[in-house]
Amino acid sequence: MTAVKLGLAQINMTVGNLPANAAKVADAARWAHGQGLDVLLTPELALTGYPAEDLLLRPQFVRQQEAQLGQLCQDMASYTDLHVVVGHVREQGGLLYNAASVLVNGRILATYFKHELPDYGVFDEKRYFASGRDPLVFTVKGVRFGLNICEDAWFPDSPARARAQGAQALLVLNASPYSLGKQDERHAQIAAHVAGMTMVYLNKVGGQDELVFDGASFVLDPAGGVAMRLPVFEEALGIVELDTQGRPVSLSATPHVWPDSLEQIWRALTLAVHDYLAKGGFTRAVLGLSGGIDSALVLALAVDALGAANVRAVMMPSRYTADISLVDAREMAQGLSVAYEEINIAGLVQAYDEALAPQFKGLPVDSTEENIQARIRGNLLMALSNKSGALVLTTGNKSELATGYCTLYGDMAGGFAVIKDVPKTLVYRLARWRNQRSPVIPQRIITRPPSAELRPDQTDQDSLPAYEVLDAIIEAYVERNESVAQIQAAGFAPEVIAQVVRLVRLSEYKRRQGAIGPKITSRAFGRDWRYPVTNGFRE
Ligand SMILES: Nc1ncnc2c1ncn2[C@@H]1O[C@H](COP(=O)(O)OP(=O)(O)OC[C@H]2O[C@@H]([n+]3cccc(C(=O)O)c3)[C@H](O)[C@@H]2O)[C@@H](O)[C@H]1O
Ligand SMILES: Nc1ncnc2c1ncn2[C@@H]1O[C@H](COP(=O)(O)OP(=O)(O)OP(=O)(O)O)[C@@H](O)[C@H]1O
Ligand SMILES: NC(=O)CC[C@H](N)C(=O)O
Repeated sequence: MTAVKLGLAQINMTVGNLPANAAKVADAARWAHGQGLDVLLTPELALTGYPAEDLLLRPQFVRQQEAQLGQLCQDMASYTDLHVVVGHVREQGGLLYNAASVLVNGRILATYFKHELPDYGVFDEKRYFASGRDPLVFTVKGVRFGLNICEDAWFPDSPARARAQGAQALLVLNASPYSLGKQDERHAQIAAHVAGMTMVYLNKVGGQDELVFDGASFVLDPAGGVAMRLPVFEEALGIVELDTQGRPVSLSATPHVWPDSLEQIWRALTLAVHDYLAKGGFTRAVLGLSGGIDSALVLALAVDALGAANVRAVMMPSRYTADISLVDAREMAQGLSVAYEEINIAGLVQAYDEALAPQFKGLPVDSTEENIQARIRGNLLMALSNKSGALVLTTGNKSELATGYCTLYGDMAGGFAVIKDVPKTLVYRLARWRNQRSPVIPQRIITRPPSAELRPDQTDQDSLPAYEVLDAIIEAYVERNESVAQIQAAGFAPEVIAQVVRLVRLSEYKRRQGAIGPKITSRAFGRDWRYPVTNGFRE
């Protein structure tokens, strides 16, 4: 017999936009009221958005947020007996807490302060928050609900304290960002801690700068079985009905099947691009389309994220551009129906050469001239951006950023680095996966050897190890923090490991100046990788 009807609002908040976030919570509450629900969950820090970073250090931000919470409470007062759990910050005794309150009938029934504050990887919560100490258990229609916030459930203590206070169902509000394999990790980390209680895990969804939240909210029954899972990478509402013991008896959705890993990444990247532009006030994007695989993949992602009408591709041939690059770029742009234009840069390159001829007299041609080409293209794209308001998407992949195989103020110029956490081998796998759904990337772009086309007959492998080898070493060194000896023991040649490790170290300064982009692996360059630029350490 149903005792309590509980709603899950897997919604997409905007960091800092307090009125918009409050309106989203109020909309979900209106839905919950209409459905006759008793309890509604919203994500961790729903009101501020997550992570609000140093906005949290501004007293005015905290004050406005508190006022918004009071207003929200009033706005929902007419939804009689609906308990809305809202994540917000609370200043108390000179300390700031990552909090969640139960709002009902126009007042705050109780407030919980998060116990465990993550301070690793991309998280910085100890910079802002103090830890709460007390459990919170509240009763609705005879069912006892415990409350936890995200990291709390990754440790045994907070769920155990809720259980000790008689909780039959544990409600966990989350802002848990996506990375490959993260859903399994969440389950593995949390399931044992919540055993014996029903657990309702409600996660936020949406892109926020370098992070993308997948939602994927789920319900575990007291035996640890997955009773329900909401869709991934989209907003969703769900209902679970609990019996008098807090056990799930009826669900609005059967467990949602995970998309495979390539589809997950595709959806993560498109959501990240969409939200970065939409939340920043942009509708259109522009990129340099070279006839190579990286810009082809970024174009396909941009079209899926923004729609063909909002994407502009610019081919900028030089004397080193192969005919097939032009043919393939045209074919791809035409197939996708995006605006496409060609700007020949040969004259601009020549003008640079002539201007610098006195200074460069007697010196050999080297990467200087290669970089000038990349910088001319970057300059032209930024001009198009300035004039049209379209954001420049950069096309560098993780393998290139790891090794510095990219030009500062050249192909690195732009606003959002869509595939900066996608290693080159994964670039190919994603391209093939996307073409299986519908062919958008001409086959030759996938099969031809990668080249920067900055000098005659150049290929990437003139300067870099084979991408299979490079990516495996980068994954071991960057994602798993393995030592050179460990990587060698896995069978890689010492001189190749040394070359890669050296390039990673030497290119730190470039990554610091590069555009941000979405994290999809267990460790991305960005918030997650804080290496010194000036660095004397040698292994
Ligand atoms: N520690 C440090 N801190 C701050 N700045 C530092 C620095 N070390 C050098 N620099 C500066 O950086 C400059 C060197 O960097 P930068 O000008 O970018 O140029 P650089 O790294 O020398 O050359 C770019 C490389 O990327 C390759 N590339 C370019 C474009 C596209 C692709 C592709 O396939 O996608 C590949 C190209 O073939 C070349 O091998 C130095 O001249 C110096 O001004
Ligand atoms: N001829 C070109 N026309 C337009 N953009 C270009 C051109 N060449 C390079 N670019 C831009 O600079 C980026 C770096 O490209 P480059 O060809 O040097 O190496 P890449 O990493 O192999 O990229 P891609 O696989 O897209 O060619 C490209 O992805 C593209 O955005
Ligand atoms: N917001 C949080 O507390 C996130 C930390 C948590 N371990 C996660 O990634 O899911």
